[in-house]
Amino acid sequence: MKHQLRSSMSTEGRRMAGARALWMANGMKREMMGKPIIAIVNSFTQFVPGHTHLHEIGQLVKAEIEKLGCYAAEFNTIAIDDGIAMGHDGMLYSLPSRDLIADSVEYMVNAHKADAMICISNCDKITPGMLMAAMRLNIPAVFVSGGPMEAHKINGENADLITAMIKAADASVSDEEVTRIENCACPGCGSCSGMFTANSMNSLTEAIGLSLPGNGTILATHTNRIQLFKDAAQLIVKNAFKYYEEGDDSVLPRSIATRQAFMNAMTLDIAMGGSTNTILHLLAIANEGGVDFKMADIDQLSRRVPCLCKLAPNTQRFSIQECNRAGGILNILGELNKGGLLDTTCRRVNGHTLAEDIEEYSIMKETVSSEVKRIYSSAPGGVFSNKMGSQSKTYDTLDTDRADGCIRDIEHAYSKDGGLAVLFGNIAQNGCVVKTAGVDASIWKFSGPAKVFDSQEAACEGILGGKVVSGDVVVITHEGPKGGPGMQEMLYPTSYIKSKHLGKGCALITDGRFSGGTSGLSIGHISPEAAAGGNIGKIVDGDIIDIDIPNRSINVRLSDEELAARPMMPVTRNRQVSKALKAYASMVSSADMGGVRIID
Ligand SMILES: CC(C)(O)[C@@H](O)C(=O)O
Ligand SMILES: [Mg+2]
Repeated sequence: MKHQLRSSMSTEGRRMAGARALWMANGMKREMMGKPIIAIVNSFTQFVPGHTHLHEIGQLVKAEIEKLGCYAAEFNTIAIDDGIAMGHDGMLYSLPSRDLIADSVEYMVNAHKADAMICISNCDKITPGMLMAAMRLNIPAVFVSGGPMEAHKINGENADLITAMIKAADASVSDEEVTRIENCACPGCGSCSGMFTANSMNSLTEAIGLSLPGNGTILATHTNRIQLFKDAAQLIVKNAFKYYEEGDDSVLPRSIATRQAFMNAMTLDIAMGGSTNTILHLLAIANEGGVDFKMADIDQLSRRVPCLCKLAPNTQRFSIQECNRAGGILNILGELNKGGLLDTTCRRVNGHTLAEDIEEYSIMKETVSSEVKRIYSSAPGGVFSNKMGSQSKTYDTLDTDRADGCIRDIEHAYSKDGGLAVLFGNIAQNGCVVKTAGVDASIWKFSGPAKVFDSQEAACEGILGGKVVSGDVVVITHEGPKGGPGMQEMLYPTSYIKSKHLGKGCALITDGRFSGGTSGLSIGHISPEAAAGGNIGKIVDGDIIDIDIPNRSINVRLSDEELAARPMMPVTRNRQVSKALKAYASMVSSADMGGVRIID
C-alpha cells in the first residue's frame, strides 16, 4: 500500500481483536480485512420524494462493491424536503441541515475509519452537505444522486409543485382545478422536475467531475439510473485501490474539485440559469477544501457566459428530462467549450479529462456510441411511480436542435449575458444575486417604492392582503443566515406575487434566499444581512429602490450621509427560535461567504 489504509487502525494488529470481532459481526469477511472499507452514505427517507426510492439502492451498491472484494457499510443522513418544510417555520431548519449533514458524514466516516465513500444524495441540502464532507475528509469519493422526477405536462407545458402553489393562491382558479393540478404535479419519486436547487446541484456535481456522466439528468424512474449506481459502485472500488495501493492522489476530491473545476461548474450554472442557491453552496464547498473561489469570480463569469439552456421555472417548455434528451450536462458544457469558456484539462472521477468526456458524450458527432445513446435517450415512463428504475422507455430521437431545442449553441443563446448575476450597491455592499434567466428583459431596470416586511410571514400576508401593488419593491429583511436564522427560501412570497398577477409589475429583494422554483425579479442573498448591520435593515416604506441588472447595481435612493444617519429599523415580529437554531445563528456567516459557520 502506498497510502496506509485508514481502516487499518481498526482492522490490524493483535490489540484490535475486539474491533475485528465487531466488524465480523457486521458481516465483514476475514479476506476483506486489509482492503479498503467503503462507506455508503445514503440519504434515504420517506419524507422526501427525492429520497423515498433510495431504500434498496444502498444495499444494491453494497452488493456490487462486495463482488469486488471490499467490505461496504451503509449509513444514513437526514434530508429535509424544502417544499414540505416551506411556508412555515420548518424552513428555518433547511439551510442549517446542510452543515449538520456534512458533520454527520465526518462523524461516521472518521469514527469508523472508512477509507472511501460513495455518496447517495439528491435534494437541496444533501448534495452540498455531502460535497462539503467530501472536501473536508478528502478521501476517494464518488457521487450519485437519486435522479430527477418525471415532469407532468398540461397542454405541453410543465405543471409542477410551483404551478400548484401559484394556482392555489390565485382566487380566479377554482378548487377543482387546484386539486387537479396537485394530483399530478409530482408524478412519483425523484428531485422535482425543473432546474430547481436539487437538479442544479446534481448537475454541478457532474460538471465539477465528482460524479459520472448522466448524474444530473437521468430520471429516477429509469433503469439507466440503476446502471449509474452500479457503475459508480465499481468506480469507487477502482479509485480506492488506485489511491491506497498505487498512491494515485488524482482520485481525491480536492484533486478533482480544483479552482478550475469550480469555475467550470459555475460557468455551467450561469449558462443553464440554475438555482441561486448554488452560489451559496459552491462558496461553502470551496471553503471546506480551501479552494480560492469567491463571489468576485461568480461576478466575473456572469459577465461573459451566455445563457444556453432554460428549463422550468425559467420556461415552462422544458424540464430536466428534455435536457437529458438534448445530451444533458456534458452537451451544455460542449457548447460552452466551443466558445472557449471552460478549462477542459480538469481531471474527473472517472479518470478522464473534461475534454475527453465532452468529446465522448457529445450527441452532435456523426457517430454517437450506443452507450451515449443509451444514457441520453432515457425517457419518462409517463405513469405515477415511486420506485427507482421502474421503467425503461426511450426517446426515438435525441434533441440535436441547437437553435431552438432544449440546449442552444452560443450563436442562438437566450442572452449573451448569463442566467445569473451579482449586483452591488449601497444596500448590498458585499453583493446579492439574481437569476436573470427567470426575469423578463423588460424589467431588468426597475425602480419603485419599498414595501418593507421584517419576516417572510408578514410579506406573504402583505402580498395576499393587497398591500403590495404594481410598481412596488417588496423588501424582506432579517431573513438572512443569522437573522432568520437559517436564511429561509422565499418561494411563497415570490409565488404569491404571481398569484396576484404582479409578476412583471413588482420586484422583491431580501437578505434571505430563494427556491430554485423562484423566477421573476427576485433578488436575494443581500449582504451584509440586516442582522449583521446591513443597510437593507434601514429601508423604510416609500424609499425608492433602483435596480439595474445590466449595470449590476442595486441602490436605495439616499445619499451616503442620509444612509449613515438612518437608524436600523426595529424588528417587530415575534418568532420563537429553538436552542439548536440559536447555536447555528451564533456562528453563521453572511451569504456572500456561503452561509458557512465561522469556527476557529
Ligand atoms: C421545493 C424546491 C422547488 O425544491 C425548492 O426547495 C428549491 O430550492 O428548488
Ligand atoms: Mg430549496
